[in-house]
Amino acid sequence: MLALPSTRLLLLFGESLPSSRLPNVSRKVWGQTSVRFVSQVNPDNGPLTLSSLGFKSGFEKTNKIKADKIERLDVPSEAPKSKVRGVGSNGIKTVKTFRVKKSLEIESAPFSAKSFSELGLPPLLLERLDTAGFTVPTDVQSAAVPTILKGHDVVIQSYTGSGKTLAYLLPILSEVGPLKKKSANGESEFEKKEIDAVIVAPSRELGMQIVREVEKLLGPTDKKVVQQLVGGANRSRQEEALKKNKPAIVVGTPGRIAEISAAGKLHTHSCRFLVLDEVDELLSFNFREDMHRILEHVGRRSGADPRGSIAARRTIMVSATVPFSVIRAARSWGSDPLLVQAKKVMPLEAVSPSGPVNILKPTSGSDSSMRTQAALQSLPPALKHYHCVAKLQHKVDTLRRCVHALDAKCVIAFMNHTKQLKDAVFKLEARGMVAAELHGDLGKLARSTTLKKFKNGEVRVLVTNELSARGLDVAECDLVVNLDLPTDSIHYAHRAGRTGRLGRKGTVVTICEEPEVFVVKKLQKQLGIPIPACEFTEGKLNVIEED
Ligand SMILES: Nc1ncnc2c1ncn2[C@@H]1O[C@H](COP(=O)(O)OP(=O)(O)OP(=O)(O)O)[C@@H](O)[C@H]1O
Repeated sequence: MLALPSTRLLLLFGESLPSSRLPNVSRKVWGQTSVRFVSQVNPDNGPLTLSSLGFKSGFEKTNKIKADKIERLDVPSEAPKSKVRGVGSNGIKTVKTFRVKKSLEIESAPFSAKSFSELGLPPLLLERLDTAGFTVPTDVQSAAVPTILKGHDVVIQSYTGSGKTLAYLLPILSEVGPLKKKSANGESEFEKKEIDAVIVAPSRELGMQIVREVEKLLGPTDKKVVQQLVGGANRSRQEEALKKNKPAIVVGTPGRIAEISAAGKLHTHSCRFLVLDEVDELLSFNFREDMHRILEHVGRRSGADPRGSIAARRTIMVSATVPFSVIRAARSWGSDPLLVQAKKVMPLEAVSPSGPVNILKPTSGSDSSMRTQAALQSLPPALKHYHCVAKLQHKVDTLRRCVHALDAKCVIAFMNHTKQLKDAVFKLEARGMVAAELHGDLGKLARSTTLKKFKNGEVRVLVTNELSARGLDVAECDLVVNLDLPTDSIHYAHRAGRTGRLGRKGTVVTICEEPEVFVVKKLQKQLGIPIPACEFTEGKLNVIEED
């Protein structure tokens, strides 16, 4: 944990306060800056445990059965294929041997497929991918699509901007809606009936972005197969649309999905896919109550008592940052859940708390190569990171010089407080730089207008707060600036990931005061990346050599 501006709030809103006393916490996702921030202070100690969600851990019970089923899996290169180090609940290191019995055929996953046709997708979906301009799958898509199509529960972890959304959408669209595979008798007719897939995202903007990605593939005639259920929008209109259009896929924020479900207007008992996008955020305290309802009411959990003929749902959890708390949760929610990364699929049981996905692990671990690997897995490899020391009153001017020095065209600047954020926009505009603010205090229309202007290049600098840090996909963004420090390495990774998307170049500059430099050093250590000091002189970025 680095800077702890929200620690006091954390104590005030701690576990002892019933979440019913925080009515807006999960309902107004976008508008609850301070409260959302609180839970993010310590996500790894994750307030959301299995028991807090009312589930017993099925892991120990089923461990033997699972181990029996696992055959040849692509375990990380650090570990031999048959032996994987794990840490038992008593903290003692153990060596597990996975028995070879039933093939999961994971080794046949085309990890770097050259085209989508190698992934076992239906012809109509392949056509739509082509029309939408998607020709070559990314590594994480190559690994995830066949794995999910084989029926596995998965945790997808791969760096920001690597295409995780399509990695889970494609297998869903292969089995749900009008683009799905033909059945054994050759029929592919899509009959509107039940909701087959529920996709949950922590913010309205991210939810809408996912809806647009689905719509792109469905095409204009089948647009209504997907329905948004995000907070802030008119609820009764959403309920009417559910009744009228009978969508097969719904995408929404936890509060709104839980609300409509509790009102009996969302029937998800036979749902086949549950996706938790930005799962580490969704498992935070703010969303606890709503996530509890969703996890209980969407489909039938693998391993739960069978409800008649309803098949178990596939649970898909996704994030660039997967702390061990997520691995723990996923192990008991899923049946034989697998961790899917670019070029790697492994059983979750093989992941230890000090394993490569645990970006939150403090720097006490001795294995620096492991840390480096963790950072590389959540941060796009092409990103360049710098920090620049400036006095508080000169920060905005330093930002302006930074933008000019790098000739950045599309910049996202992160700040922690709305008032200072507005001041920064004012100062930038006064200096002739087109800037706009984006935060939860703005109305829905103002937010979407600003975002549109930023995406189409009318706004050069978008000054925003933590709520834009996750998921926001603006391909052209070439510079991210931290005008205020992020709370921890997870927040740094998600903020940084707004640039350098899908292999593009990107720069991240953290502007801090002298006494804050130690925080940057700590981030550098935790993430295993160099964040050298720099200054902006004569219209150039100059790296300062350190002893
Ligand atoms: N195979 C592909 N070919 C071309 N573009 C792609 C492909 N897959 C995804 N994209 C595009 O890449 C961009 C980033 O994808 P996406 O938002 O899914 O990344 P992500 O890994 O979920 O990022 P984050 O962790 O920040 O949410 C999107 O604009 C998406 O449309």
